Amino acid sequence: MPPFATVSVLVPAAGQGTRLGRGPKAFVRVGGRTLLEWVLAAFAWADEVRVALPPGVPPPPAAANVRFVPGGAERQESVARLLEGAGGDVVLVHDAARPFVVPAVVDRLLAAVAGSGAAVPVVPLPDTLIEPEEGRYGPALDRSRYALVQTPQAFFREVLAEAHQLARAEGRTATDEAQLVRALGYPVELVPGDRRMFKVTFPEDLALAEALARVWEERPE
Ligand SMILES: Nc1ccn([C@@H]2O[C@H](COP(=O)(O)OP(=O)(O)OP(=O)(O)O)[C@@H](O)[C@H]2O)c(=O)n1
Ligand SMILES: C[C@](O)(CO)[C@H](O)COP(=O)(O)O
Repeated sequence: MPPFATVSVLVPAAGQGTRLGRGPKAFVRVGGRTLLEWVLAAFAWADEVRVALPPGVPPPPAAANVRFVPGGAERQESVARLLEGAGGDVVLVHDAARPFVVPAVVDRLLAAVAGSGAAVPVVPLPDTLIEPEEGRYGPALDRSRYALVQTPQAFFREVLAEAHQLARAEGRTATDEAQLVRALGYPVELVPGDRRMFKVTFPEDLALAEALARVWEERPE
């Protein structure tokens, strides 16, 4: 990892995983580990890892660089709480719902954020993209104009803190941090992501995660 900065990792892990229907998502197990354990192992190198848990859930055992805070009702609020008291020149915000962190993507993000102050990974859309019309096939969009956004997302900590403060003051919400930083007028650089960093969202994603977990220890690249 680059010597230029201290790096904190903020992990929103307070979601209820309602679409999986198995209790708080961070504690769902794949490959013998919880999703949160996969993420903590991936960021063992970080100066500090801060995790937002569902309120009332006891913190699990974790390494000395890990701190737990009570999460909020929405993801954005969980990240805001993680930012309070966070250190680090650079912060990476990473969903607990994405257990597989590809080191080469983290390297790309840290290289990019050093120059730009904000960088996120994206992957192309593999399928035809349409706007359905009342359950029927609607107009197809030019998928080459779109990208899917992943985490980790990397920011200078002070930029992200300002973006969160402004969003709160203006009552704005967003589904990720990059939107809040962009709203400051700050350019957010894109780097190539990796489809293995998918978000475990639907029940069938668990089978994919189990399959990937079987090879991940031997070949994380
Ligand atoms: N109040 C919340 C809601 C979500 N998250 C986190 O934000 C990430 C993305 O959320 P998502 O994948 O939607 O998780 P859930 O909200 O748990 O899932 P669902 O939407 O199916 O309930 C997850 O790591 C989740 O733990 C959070 O920290 N605090
Ligand atoms: C942050 C995120 O994972 C980027 O794709 C996504 O926006 C989280 O969305 P969710 O609705 O909270 O799952």
